[in-house]
Amino acid sequence: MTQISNQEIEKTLRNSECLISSIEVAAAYERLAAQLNLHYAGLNPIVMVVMNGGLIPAGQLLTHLTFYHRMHYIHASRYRDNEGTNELDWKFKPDVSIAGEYVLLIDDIFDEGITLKSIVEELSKENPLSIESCVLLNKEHDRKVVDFDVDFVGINVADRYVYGCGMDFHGYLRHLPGIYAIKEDKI
Ligand SMILES: O=P(O)(O)OC[C@H]1O[C@H](OP(=O)(O)OP(=O)(O)O)[C@H](O)[C@@H]1O
Ligand code: HPA
Repeated sequence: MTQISNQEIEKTLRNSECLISSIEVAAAYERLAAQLNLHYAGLNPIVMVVMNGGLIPAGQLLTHLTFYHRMHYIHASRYRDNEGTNELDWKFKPDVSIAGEYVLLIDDIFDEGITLKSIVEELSKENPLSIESCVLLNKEHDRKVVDFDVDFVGINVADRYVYGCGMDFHGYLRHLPGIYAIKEDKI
């Protein structure tokens, strides 16, 4: 992961606009958690964080969950340095058995859907009782994978490269509590 100077990052921020405020994001976490609390009540699932992007949405969501769950993570990456490839790079496969378990994946964004579809296909081979996925953002466009959809969505977002809330700009800015994009006239 290449370092970018603080000045460059500050320039990026000056050229950015907020698409979804931290207040809207916080409300989306609460709505999502309410849906998950109904759906998983009593089911005692494994919550599987999709690293890296899922870290912040999961951290925020988990504090609102009322059902008992165990937490684990999976690390599979499709994009490197913001350039998409169609191959998933498996960095860490879960080392716990998910056979006979309810599994909930948490990620930051459902973009083309390649990442979550591949993860669900791979984990399904281990015969979980169910495997469902939850994202903070769904990007609206018609380039989605076929025969797969995400189960729980916080907010729909425009078809732009976005960052904040777990999503990175060249490895940075995942920590921003709102959702940002470079202004169209600065790209
Ligand atoms: O729906 P898709 O088109 O597959 O894109 C979404 C995936 O891309 C991002 O991960 P990335 O591979 O960039 O790794 P990261 O989580 O480390 O940022 C994001 O966190 C999702 O996992
Ligand atoms: O818009 C995005 N931003 C950050 N990471 C991503 N991974 C897929 N789409 C995006």
